[in-house]
Amino acid sequence: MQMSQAARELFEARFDKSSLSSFNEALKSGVDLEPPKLSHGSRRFHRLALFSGRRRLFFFLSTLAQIVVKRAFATEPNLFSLLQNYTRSFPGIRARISRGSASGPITAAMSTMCSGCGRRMPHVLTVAGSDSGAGAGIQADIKACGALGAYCSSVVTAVTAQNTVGVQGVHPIPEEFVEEQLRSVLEDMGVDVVKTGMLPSVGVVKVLCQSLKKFPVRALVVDPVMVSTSGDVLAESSTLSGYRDELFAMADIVTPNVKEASALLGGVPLRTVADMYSAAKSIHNLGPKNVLVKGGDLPESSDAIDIFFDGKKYHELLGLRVKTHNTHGTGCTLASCIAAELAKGLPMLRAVQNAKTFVQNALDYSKDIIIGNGPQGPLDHLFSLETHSCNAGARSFNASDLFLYAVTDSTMNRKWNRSIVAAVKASIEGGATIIQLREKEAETCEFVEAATACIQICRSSGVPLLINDRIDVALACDADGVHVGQSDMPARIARKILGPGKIIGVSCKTPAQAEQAWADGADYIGCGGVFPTATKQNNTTVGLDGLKSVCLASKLPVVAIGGIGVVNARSVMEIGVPNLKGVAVVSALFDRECILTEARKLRSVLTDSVSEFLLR
Ligand SMILES: Cc1ncc(COP(=O)(O)OP(=O)(O)O)c(N)n1
Ligand SMILES: Cc1nc(C(=O)O)sc1CCOP(=O)(O)O
Repeated sequence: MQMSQAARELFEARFDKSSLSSFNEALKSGVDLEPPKLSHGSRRFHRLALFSGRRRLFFFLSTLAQIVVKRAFATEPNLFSLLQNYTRSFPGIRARISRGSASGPITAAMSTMCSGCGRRMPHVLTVAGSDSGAGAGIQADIKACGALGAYCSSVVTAVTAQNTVGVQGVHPIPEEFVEEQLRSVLEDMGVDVVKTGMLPSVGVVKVLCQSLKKFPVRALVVDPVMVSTSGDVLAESSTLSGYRDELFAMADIVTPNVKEASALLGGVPLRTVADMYSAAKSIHNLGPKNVLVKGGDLPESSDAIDIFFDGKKYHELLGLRVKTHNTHGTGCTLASCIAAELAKGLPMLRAVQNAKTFVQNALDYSKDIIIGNGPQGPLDHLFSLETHSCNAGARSFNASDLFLYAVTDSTMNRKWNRSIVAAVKASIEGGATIIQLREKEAETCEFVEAATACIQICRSSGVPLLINDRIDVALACDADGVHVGQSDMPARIARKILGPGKIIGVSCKTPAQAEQAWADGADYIGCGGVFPTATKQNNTTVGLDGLKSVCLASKLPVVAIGGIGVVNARSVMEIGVPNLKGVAVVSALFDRECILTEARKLRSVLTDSVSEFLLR
């Protein structure tokens, strides 16, 4: 192997912290390298072994490790980034092998085994154009990812002069400099998912494909941006061939709107939902694993219908159409949200559904904001900071806690001769994820006493405990929150009394009530009765359809309630709306001989139905 004198000096020296960074530098500048020497690292490793009393085993392992690492470096020049990408797939495993942060491959490899050494953030890299108006492009991507809890790095492919009126100018970044940015981020920063937006030329598409081959990531989300919402062209027509010939084959999902889908398919008109189905199939034939054809621009559609196709099954994803002019950047935002959810580890369909929910909520929240004088304003991606600013510093409510919601009933406990405390204990042991004390007949003093005892059990199991209706009891026992009905204390006032740190749930039977609950600062809604129930007198049944329409309208997570048990819980979860997070039950647990057994059965039905849904 040929090697420059400088490079030889670098790598024949000890293989320590500085040499590792220099090694990366040399890799970057394309120097042809010999496999690095591992003497320092291995000596240190042997010293460790002396203290362990298992010297021979360690000696053997370290020698073996040297051989393996030497070979690997000899055959794979991008080992650092590959190792980074590989280890990233496993939560809790962290490989600090970025430049200047490790003292050699053995210590680096050892540190990959060190769980809990630090906190990794899900990381999306957006490769897109800058929008000076910040409604779309890189700026939208960064805000959307941030709102969903992902770190977002950026490779700028073009700088646009743009506002709410349109695009006044485009300044493409030279391909070599796009490549340099890609290398800087991909080589060092532990990217999970790459999301693409404006790729102004076929040359940039090629550079991206080459970089992704060198530095593989977990997923690639391609938003095939061709024309801005204002109708301005953002990519050369030759970019289409770059997408079709190379990039799509590497993509985990491609997210065209109907105009882009039409352009990708040589101009076939897309006018109906049936056209979207066949476009999804044709685009899938171009190579991506999944396709989402977005129907927002379809003429005369009252709902926002998107078609998701995974190569086997189609899913019609419904959303309510929000009446607003502030739609600039929704495509970028949706694709970035999908990328963020994938980076967090969600499966594809779930990531798409969550992304749709986010965009719908952002559109709804931003429908009246005024930024700029043009026909298409931006979204406020960070709306959740504002809507929950009254909740700043609050105990963060985790919507997944709604999965198996056990609601107690004093009459049933009396019937089975059990204390509230015993009932709560058994339901938690069986897998309940949140408890509500619904003690309609209890005396206040008795209720506070029982609630105080239950709080201790719940805290020690990490299960939140809420009180039905009685804000005074919740305050007295420092419960985690309350659940209120439509005729109880309004959630807005409950929030004022309880402050930002408590969970508030509200019963809702209609989309309007769900909207009000959100505006009042609630954390979740309970929707029912899904089926007829004997537990609550004169309760109106909304059915699965009613539940679905409330879920679609709700910006809050939803738990279904009313007549739900082991036999029908699956049918509830299978309505397949992403913000339906679980079921709340009373008699299916508490009007049974063994609460623990029933809770286990129900939990397993829920787990099965959710995992089957996700696998579909
Ligand atoms: C999770 C959940 N959802 C709905 C209800 C019903 O509450 P409410 O309307 O206040 O009726 P009562 O429980 O007071 O009869 C609930 N308790 N929990
Ligand atoms: C408390 C309650 N609220 C309902 C609503 O529709 O809001 S239905 C209901 C009773 C649910 O009990 P079971 O699980 O035994 O059917």
